[in-house]
Amino acid sequence: MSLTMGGGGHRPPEQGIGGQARSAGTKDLANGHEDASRHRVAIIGSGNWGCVAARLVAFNTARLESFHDEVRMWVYEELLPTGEKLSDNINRTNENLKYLPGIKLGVNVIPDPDLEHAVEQANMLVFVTPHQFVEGICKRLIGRIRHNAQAISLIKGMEVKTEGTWMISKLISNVLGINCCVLMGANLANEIAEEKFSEATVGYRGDGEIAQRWVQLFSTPYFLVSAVQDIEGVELCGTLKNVVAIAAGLVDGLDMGNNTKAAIMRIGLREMLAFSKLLFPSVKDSTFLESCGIADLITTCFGGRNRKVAEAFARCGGKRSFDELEAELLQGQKLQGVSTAKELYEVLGHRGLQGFFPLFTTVHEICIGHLPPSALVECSSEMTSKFPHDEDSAQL
Ligand SMILES: NC(=O)C1=CN([C@@H]2O[C@H](COP(=O)(O)OP(=O)(O)OC[C@H]3O[C@@H](n4cnc5c(N)ncnc54)[C@H](O)[C@@H]3O)[C@@H](O)[C@H]2O)C=CC1
Ligand SMILES: O=C(CO)COP(=O)(O)O
Repeated sequence: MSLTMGGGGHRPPEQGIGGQARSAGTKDLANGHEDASRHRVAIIGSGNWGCVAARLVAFNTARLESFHDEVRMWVYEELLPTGEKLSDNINRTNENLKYLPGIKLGVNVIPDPDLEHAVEQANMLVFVTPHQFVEGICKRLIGRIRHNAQAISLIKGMEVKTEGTWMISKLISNVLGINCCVLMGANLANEIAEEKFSEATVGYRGDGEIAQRWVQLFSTPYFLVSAVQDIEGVELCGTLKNVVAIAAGLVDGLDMGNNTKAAIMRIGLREMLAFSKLLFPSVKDSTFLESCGIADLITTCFGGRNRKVAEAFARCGGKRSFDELEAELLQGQKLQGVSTAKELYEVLGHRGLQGFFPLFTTVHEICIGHLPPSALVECSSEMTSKFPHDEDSAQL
């Protein structure tokens, strides 16, 4: 496979003067008309990855005939230290100073603090918020979206409820009554913002045509997207690797070195695979070899935010909480691994299977302060020996 960028990456259209002129982008202005048959995209979220996703999509909607240029991006409103509203600042500067400073989003990205207004014309909805907010957002959108809307979730996380485990795509689908694909991968947002080559995986069930439309919407010369018919496998890979990344960060904070980290990642990968098949026996092994699987695990365990905060947690011997360190180190960005570890603990507890998932279980107990960070490596040898062999894990 070649990593050639096909011409050195893209530059989004330059910023329009004063912001207001940005109601239609370059292609539509050049054509002098708006075609109602074109797909319209809204981005629900404007954090670190949300802004990069908007930028990728805006590059394509500005050049592809089948899409309307304009990309509405819902902004959860907040005030900057200057007192200016974040959405006004994005509109004025074409950058998100708080979550993605220094990167122009493209003149056809239109920030909108009104959620219902942001989605009202769109038939392609991209969900990309921290997972803890998505259910509330979906409830606000009931009856407010187009009847033919399709969704995709870029959100890595899950919800555990009394009636069972909910992947985020299922939650979106069920609350809004629409089809929802997923896009996951080795995608540290800041690197993609700088147009460094990355791959991603769209997971879908059923209609491959819709999946291909999502692939087309996100693909650029430096962002290579492929689709696999295993939505649960893709989404679980993206969700579960955050817990392994917490473990990797703890290893870094304990200065245990690369071999220990590799061992933890290997054990984590096995637990990811076993847990995925426990929930969805249809999950394919091959999905773990896509960008959403092994590649995302590697990049997050070396360069992600979960890793970073977990390292700081171990360095202070667990004396400061994850919440406190998250606020200090991430300045408003959110971790997903700590809450996912809690959710896994609950699911495994209900099934009496915690003992078969020592890494997932230990990570949660460390995060809540029941075990010290060093417990991770103290029980590593136990993790290696305890883990069921393939034949046994199929029986879990
Ligand atoms: N940042 C990254 O490199 C990547 C992130 N992801 C996933 O994408 C999802 C979104 O992540 P990011 O865009 O990075 O978000 P982020 O970590 O930058 O989170 C901050 C966002 O949450 C919003 N927010 C804060 N309180 C809120 C509330 N009460 N209601 C709604 N929104 C609120 C903020 O306004 C901001 O837009 C997560 O599931 C993450 O795991 C996936 C791949 C890469
Ligand atoms: O999912 C990610 C990269 O693909 C980002 O991981 P973090 O949230 O740990 O930064």
